Amino acid sequence: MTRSSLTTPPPDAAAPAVHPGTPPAGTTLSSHYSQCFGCGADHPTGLHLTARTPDGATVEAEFTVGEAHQGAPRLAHGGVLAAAMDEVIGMSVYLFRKPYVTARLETDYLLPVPVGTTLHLRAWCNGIAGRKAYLEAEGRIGASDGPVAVRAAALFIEVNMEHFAKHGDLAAIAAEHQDYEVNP
Ligand SMILES: CCCCCCCC/C=C\CCCCCCCC(=O)SCCNC(=O)CCNC(=O)[C@H](O)C(C)(C)COP(=O)(O)OP(=O)(O)OC[C@H]1O[C@@H](n2cnc3c(N)ncnc32)[C@H](O)[C@@H]1OP(=O)(O)O
Repeated sequence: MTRSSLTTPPPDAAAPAVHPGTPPAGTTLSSHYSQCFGCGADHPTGLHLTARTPDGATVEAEFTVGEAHQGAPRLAHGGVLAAAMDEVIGMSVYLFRKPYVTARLETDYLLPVPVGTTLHLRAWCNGIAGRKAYLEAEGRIGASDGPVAVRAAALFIEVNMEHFAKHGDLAAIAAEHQDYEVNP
């Protein structure tokens, strides 16, 4: 992965602390919002990612590129692929059961991804330093050991619930996300 210093953990970054609420290995992760472009089942043209954690520390998901996701004819749009990376990384940082948002997302596009391709996504955390989480993801074509088409590195920043209340609609998310502690 080609990455900048902004998405590289500093030497004193800590390994992510295991949270008692982290889902156990093998858990399928529920969507955090039904209208989410990344994981919402009700989004008409979204990515419809369904994810699981194989080990309580990383997240895996599949994304099949559809007609609505094209850039060049019959090829996935790069921004859509970046959205898939953002989503799976967001799901992986939520394993720590704290609210984070994307501050920076860097993406390497290694192979074109035709419509109909299933990308096998995987995301994990490389370290935590204060409010900053340093994360990484990859998307492989056709199988979990297939050729890597996309890689991403990200900096996510921990926020508080006021972030969603002030700028968005906290109640709408909380209404669907019963396991989320709105007043931790
Ligand atoms: C009921 C609610 C439930 C919620 C959770 C539900 C569960 C979720 C489950 C699963 C989710 C999966 C799906 C997720 C989807 C993917 C996530 C997205 O796409 S999120 C949307 C896009 N992102 C934004 O909209 C952020 C917009 N930006 C901001 O709001 C602010 O800029 C924010 C919060 C990122 C930082 O603002 P500041 O005021 O809090 O903090 P400052 O001081 O500016 O930054 C803190 C540190 O970070 C560095 N920093 C900030 N932005 C940076 C950047 N772009 N690059 C490098 N460093 C940056 C700064 O330099 C500073 O560093 P120094 O402490 O001084 O060392």
